[in-house]
Amino acid sequence: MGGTTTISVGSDGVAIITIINPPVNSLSFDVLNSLKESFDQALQRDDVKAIVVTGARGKFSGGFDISAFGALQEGKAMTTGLASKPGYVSIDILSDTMEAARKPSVAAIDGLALGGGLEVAMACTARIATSTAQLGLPELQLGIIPGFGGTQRLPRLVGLAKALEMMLTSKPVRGEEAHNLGLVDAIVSGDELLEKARQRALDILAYKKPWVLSLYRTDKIEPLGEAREILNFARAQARRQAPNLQHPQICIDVIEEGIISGPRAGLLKEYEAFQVLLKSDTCKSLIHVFFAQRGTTRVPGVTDLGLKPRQIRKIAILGGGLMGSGIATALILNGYQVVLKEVNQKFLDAGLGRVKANLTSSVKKGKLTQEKFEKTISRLKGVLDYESFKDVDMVIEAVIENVSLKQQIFLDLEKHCSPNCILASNTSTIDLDLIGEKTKSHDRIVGAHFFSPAHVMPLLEIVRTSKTSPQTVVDLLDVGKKIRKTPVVVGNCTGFAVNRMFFPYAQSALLLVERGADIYKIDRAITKFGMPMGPFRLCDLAGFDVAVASGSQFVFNFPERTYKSMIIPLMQEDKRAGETTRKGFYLYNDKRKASPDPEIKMYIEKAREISGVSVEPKFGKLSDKDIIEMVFFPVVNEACRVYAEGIAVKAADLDIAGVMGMGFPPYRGGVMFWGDSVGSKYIYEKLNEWSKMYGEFFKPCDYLAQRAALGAPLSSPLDQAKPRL
Ligand SMILES: C[C@H](O)CC(=O)SCCNC(=O)CCNC(=O)[C@H](O)C(C)(C)COP(=O)(O)OP(=O)(O)OC[C@H]1O[C@@H](n2cnc3c(N)ncnc32)[C@H](O)[C@@H]1OP(=O)(O)O
Repeated sequence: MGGTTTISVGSDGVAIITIINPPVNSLSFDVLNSLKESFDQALQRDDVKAIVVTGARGKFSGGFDISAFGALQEGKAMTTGLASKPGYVSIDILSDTMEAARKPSVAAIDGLALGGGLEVAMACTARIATSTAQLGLPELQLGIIPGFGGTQRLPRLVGLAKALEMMLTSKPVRGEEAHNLGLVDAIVSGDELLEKARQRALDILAYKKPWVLSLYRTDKIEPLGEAREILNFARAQARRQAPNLQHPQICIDVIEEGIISGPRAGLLKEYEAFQVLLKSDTCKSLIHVFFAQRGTTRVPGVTDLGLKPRQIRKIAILGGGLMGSGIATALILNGYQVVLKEVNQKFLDAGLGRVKANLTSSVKKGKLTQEKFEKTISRLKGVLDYESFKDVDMVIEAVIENVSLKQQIFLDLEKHCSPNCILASNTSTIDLDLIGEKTKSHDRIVGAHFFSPAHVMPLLEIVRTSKTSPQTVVDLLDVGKKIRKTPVVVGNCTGFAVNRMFFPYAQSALLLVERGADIYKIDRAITKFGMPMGPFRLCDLAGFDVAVASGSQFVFNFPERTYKSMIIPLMQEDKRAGETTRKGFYLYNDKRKASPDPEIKMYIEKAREISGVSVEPKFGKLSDKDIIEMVFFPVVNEACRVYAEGIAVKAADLDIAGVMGMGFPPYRGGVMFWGDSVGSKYIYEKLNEWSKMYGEFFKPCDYLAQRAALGAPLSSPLDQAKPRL
């Protein structure tokens, strides 16, 4: 809670009401009540003729206070008296106090006007913004719908189609676009924002500018028949894109109610829907992800030591393959000078070509101007030797997953780089202590594990060994922030956090198939659950060589819980290696469209013979729920091990690693959060039962067993295990 508004009245008779609640001027109930009081005061005072609403420190408002959601979801009364009246904020404050006032009000918008922030601005008589302001209704991203009248006012200001797009995608628009759309009435510079807003308010009062209430505008709304077509189209699109989510459909219903029965009825329906959605599992999961994502940069023993990041200007990358070129793209796009090293001219040209192709694709999509393209590509230099490594601040090694090659490279780097240079490896599985074994630079060796394509995927797994210095981690966190990645700092082990969780995902799927389950049915069930693709389609995409290379690390390090299926090696013998060879678990046509391949049966049968496993009829009849449990409970089990070993400091970090690194559906909150929603006891019992029938692979770990015995959540803070960070 907390926060307030202030009111100051100028000699021109304009009252400036300022929202103050750092860091983003969120609308807590204290702020909302204070906003009403300030408005009431301005309306009563004879020396006030008109009102301007703005936010302190260049930010209008980031919306309703998300940290208050938890208490509201638990049904704890955050509101008393009048404030608990249905629709109190959207009807009593925004509509009947602000919008219906007999004195005009102008929203002066700089920085953010998101969610409830934009809803407050839309309840003003007019809006003036800077060109850099960001205006949007991102509520759907949190599993709710706009709750302060946004579903009713936005369509009336920008038209139905655009309003639907803004709400369903949760994407904000910049000031200029908002002006073109009619969402704001004028664009001015930050310096003159308040002055122009005051003037606008006085002009409205003097009838020099129109005095129009957003809620009752009709000029932008299509006639009913056309409106219904647009709404139905949006419904179908939302159903296709988010088949598991209810709230986009509810948002459309609420908008429709306003169009059919009038905006006041729309406001009431909005209020009722908001109350229900707020308590939904989807909302709880998405709010968890929102805060968990912001919490990943808080690493005890690292970010609480008062260390400042050192300046990193020039970064060298070893290896111009898919990963190296993607990392180079991300770095040069965000202002870093990059030296890309390859072993011969042919590979170097190919690597530089990949970076160029990445940028060209952004130009084609209109995300990058030609001018910015030239500037960006000029930051990249290709080399064949270590000559220019002497003044780089960081090296990121991104060569193939081969331990001895990496060991040699780190020895070379020690010779050619400055003693302060950070030595990072993009390995996805190999223990960093092994990679740096032959060097004396253990304090500056760190993992910088990007996900492919590195210039697109949002996660950066930062791997810290017991000897990596906190300064090195702080420096890498800063680079991560500058290239707009969400970092998750984890301890060192085979596979780190993401691949440790990924490993059982593919393994259990193979186990199910050997026992008689259908490959394509598994992929369908997993996709329905919300993963971007099933384990088999993913294996094809990554390529079998990658799957086998990283898989072998697990077989070697965790033999007791590895399910050794021969399906993939058998397919490799026939030169089937996934999508690149157009044949894997699926067949691929020219357009990379995947279709099931009946020949797969042959490999499965051979693999069964080798492992001595026989088909069990019940595996052919597994329901989607069975498949999801048999694939994801081992993932939860492994996440528990990772947490108990102290590889992750917080369970929430594993949730973010799963959501951003594996594509685990954010509306299920992440692997540990989802595990808790299912219940530790249930997961334990199931795994225990399967381990007796199908072997060690399913055996629940000690941590899971303990939590189940205590009936405690998996994600509660660790008490007994020592974090490794
Ligand atoms: C009834 C209404 O219709 C319902 C609503 O309004 S729901 C809220 C709608 N608003 C939103 O969804 C906006 C959510 N916030 C954001 O997208 C981003 O935080 C932002 C674009 C505002 C700022 O981004 P950025 O500058 O990168 O800073 P970011 O680290 O995300 O946030 C800064 C801090 O503000 C907090 N914060 C941001 N928005 C907040 C909000 N609406 N309520 C409470 N805290 C908020 C963050 O948790 C973070 O706190 P921390 O420093 O303690 O971790």
